[in-house]
Amino acid sequence: MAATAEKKVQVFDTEDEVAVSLAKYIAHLSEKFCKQRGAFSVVLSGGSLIETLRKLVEPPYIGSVDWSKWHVFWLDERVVPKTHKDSNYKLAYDGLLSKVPILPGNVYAINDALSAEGAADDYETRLKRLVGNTNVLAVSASGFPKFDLMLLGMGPDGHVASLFPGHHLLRENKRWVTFIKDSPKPPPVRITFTFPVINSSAYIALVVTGAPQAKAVQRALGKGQNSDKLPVQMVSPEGELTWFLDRDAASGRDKRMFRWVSKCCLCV
Ligand SMILES: O=C1O[C@H](COP(=O)(O)O)[C@@H](O)[C@H](O)[C@H]1O
Repeated sequence: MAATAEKKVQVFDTEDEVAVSLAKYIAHLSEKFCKQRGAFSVVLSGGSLIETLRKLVEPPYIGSVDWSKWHVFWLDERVVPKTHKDSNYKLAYDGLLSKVPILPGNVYAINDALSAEGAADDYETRLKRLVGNTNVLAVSASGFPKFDLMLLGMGPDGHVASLFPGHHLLRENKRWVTFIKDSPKPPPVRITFTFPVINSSAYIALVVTGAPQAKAVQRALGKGQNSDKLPVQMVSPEGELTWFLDRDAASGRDKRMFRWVSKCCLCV
């Protein structure tokens, strides 16, 4: 694993190997924070990430992770009922939450009975109640919530959460949670963390697999200077950022930058 001041990049031959390594990484951080603070705050994305979490619900992790100490949040959510096929909560429930003994009171889904504005305000208010006066959420020096781990996916256009290229929400620097009604990716109405919250995280895993993402990965990790940054290029946490890529997602990269070591390709 190669590390620079701001990020580590791991490239694996297949998505399955990404899933194996990601589960080990998450289990390690869970043990670290549960020992340190008696709680582990994890923020989920939707999309393809949930499928890549599948190894967490298999041995050894299904039995070794202290799920009772997990507190689960969402980076973004579509403003639809929690039972709707487009719901990130439903995706996580079906793929993870229904398979592990996380306490229902420690799962912080949005209030799906509210409007986009109301749901964003409600989520932000609930987060503010958890910061400082509990061991669930720390607070960063800038006053934003400091989650232990955020698990980010990335779309082919370089969007993360529901923060899309060229959108004015990329510049939101006061609110913790905001809303969008014109998402270029359906469904149009969503709520999302803002970049000050994303970048206050102690750890961020950026999990990107598949060839459609290769151009955005190349732009994000390449040496080129672009005036208009993609949202994924704005992910720059105070803590540690680790990219988990498969070969297809990294396929746009300069081959000389890779040296295959066993099954894990490292940037050198
Ligand atoms: O719409 C969304 O897209 C992103 C990326 O999804 P992916 O399937 O391309 O990985 C996802 O991270 C976000 O949570 C979701 O709302």
